[in-house]
Amino acid sequence: MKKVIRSFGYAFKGIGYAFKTQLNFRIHSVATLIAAAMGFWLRISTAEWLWIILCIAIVLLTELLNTAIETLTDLVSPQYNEKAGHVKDVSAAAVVVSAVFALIVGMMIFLPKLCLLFCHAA
Ligand SMILES: Nc1ncnc2c1ncn2[C@@H]1O[C@H](COP(=O)(O)OP(=O)(O)OP(=O)(O)O)[C@@H](O)[C@H]1O
Repeated sequence: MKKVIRSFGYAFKGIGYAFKTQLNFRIHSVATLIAAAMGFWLRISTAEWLWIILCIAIVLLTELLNTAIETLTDLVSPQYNEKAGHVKDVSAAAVVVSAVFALIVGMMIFLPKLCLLFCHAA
């Protein structure tokens, strides 16, 4: 049991490291809070919550993996190396793909509800 608790500690240390060192991770954390707040505010359905939670998980996961890959690349190739550059570029591309996916899903869920709300108010 102690080992499991220690593993969680390491995982939280990793999240802390990503949060401290990566501006993008902080931006995506704020976006997560905004999406969750909008979900409660606009009373989205259970199915919609599942999509939003999936998006949050995918974006934060890719951001964490990107941080790990970047850190490892800096460790094994501190000098300029074309392949190291490709590794970082591909890893960054994975984050962009997940963020675009999340943006599209977020727009499909929130935009019609926001439109309905503000069209009614106007
Ligand atoms: N060792 C290297 N060799 C070749 N190209 C590199 C190397 N390190 C970085 N690059 C290039 O510079 C780009 C930016 O690298 P950098 O490590 O600054 O990534 P970043 O996404 O800006 O990281 P951070 O979020 O930590 O600022 C990479 O995507 C890659 O194209």
